[in-house]
Amino acid sequence: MTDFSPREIVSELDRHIIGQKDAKRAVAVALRNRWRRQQLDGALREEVMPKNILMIGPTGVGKTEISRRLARLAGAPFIKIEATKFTEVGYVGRDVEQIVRDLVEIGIGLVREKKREEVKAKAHQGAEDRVLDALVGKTASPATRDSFRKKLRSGELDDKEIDIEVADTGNPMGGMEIPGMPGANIGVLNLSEMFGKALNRTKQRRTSVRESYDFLIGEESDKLLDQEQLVREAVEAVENNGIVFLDEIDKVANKDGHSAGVSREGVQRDLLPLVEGTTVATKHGPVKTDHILFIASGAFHVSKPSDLLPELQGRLPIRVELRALTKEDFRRILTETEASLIKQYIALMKTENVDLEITDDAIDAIADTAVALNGSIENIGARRLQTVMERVLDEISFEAPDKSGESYRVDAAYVHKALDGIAGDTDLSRFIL
Ligand SMILES: Nc1ncnc2c1ncn2[C@@H]1O[C@H](COP(=O)(O)OP(=O)(O)OP(=O)(O)O)[C@@H](O)[C@H]1O
Repeated sequence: MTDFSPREIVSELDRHIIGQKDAKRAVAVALRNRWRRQQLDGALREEVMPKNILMIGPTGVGKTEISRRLARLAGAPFIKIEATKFTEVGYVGRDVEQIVRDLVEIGIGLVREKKREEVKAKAHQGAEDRVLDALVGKTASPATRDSFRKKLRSGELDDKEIDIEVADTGNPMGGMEIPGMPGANIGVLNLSEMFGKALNRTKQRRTSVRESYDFLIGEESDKLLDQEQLVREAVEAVENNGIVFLDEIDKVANKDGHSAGVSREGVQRDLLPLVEGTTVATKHGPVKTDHILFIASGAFHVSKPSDLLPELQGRLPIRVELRALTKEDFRRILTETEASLIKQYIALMKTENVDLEITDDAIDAIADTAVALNGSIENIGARRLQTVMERVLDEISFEAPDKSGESYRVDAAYVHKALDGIAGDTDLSRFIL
């Protein structure tokens, strides 16, 4: 949970996302409201429901990115799911609850990561002892152990192969479905974890000293963590801070549309209890969805928000529009965002000891091409920049290892040379760009 003010949240989001001010403001307020709710006491706190958000805008303009960054900022469990997934053949109503079960697993992962960090030093010590056991045996004299410990720490033994006993979490019974409960083998009971831990099964694993540390530190920290406490905290994090991003909500909006599977309205009816607040049974116990923040999103080209079930409309009271991106936005996305594609490519080439310079007019040309392609083929928003950049830098990426110590300058002429043959040919660009 972060205590950033809405203004601070927006400015954090500004580091990664260009424009889309309204959407940033809306999510910033939603996040701040959660903090406000936490400051309230018992009874009133339970009454304050999140104001869920409906993001309306074409594909690839930052809807998911804003939500994901917000979740990261808040350290909140986050899941993205396509509403249309539930119209597919083979899905039954209850399956929407799987969203919450998955979110709990994500929450557990987050909390575990955080707690592992807290016990890292101790876990490292435990891992080192186990590597030493594997190297010199448990019965070696303290002097021998010490001398190996020194070598180990200096990195001399990094490439040595050792056999390590690790917990075996493979499922001894294979993937067994429970009849009448689709998905129950993974969703409700995790047999492999149950058996692996309960029977303390272990297996030998051969690995290098260097690689062994990763999973040994993981295992050692898990030993130091109180699993029950961890799960409790994760469930709490999901209930109070969880964010569910429901994409393509517009595609389940019109009423008469029956696909081969579940009807669209059926999906809305299934989703409704989750959004309104219900209790979902998970293998970690019941989880209340009342305070989970739902961000629904869609282009609404064909249907309109008013085509959604009235109850669902009521549960998505905050509407924000995200606008299509312009050439200037593309330029800024390429240059101003914190981990922009340009910065990424330059850094990647640096690992090959190759200096990459991308001039301003090259960036202009890339942005121009991206806009043109979005207009002529299909508008995929900022995602177009990825395919275009990849194409422009294709040759350099391939050659870089042979050009250590050299430098490349990508200017507008270079961009045109790389793209013009393809971008001018609509059929060809459909496949390549
Ligand atoms: N305004 C923006 N600023 C910076 N990057 C952006 C922006 N819009 C999109 N991007 C980048 O484009 C990619 C796709 O964006 P995103 O996943 O947010 O699309 P979306 O709007 O959620 O579309 P969809 O509904 O299809 O999922 C991401 O890699 C994201 O970083």
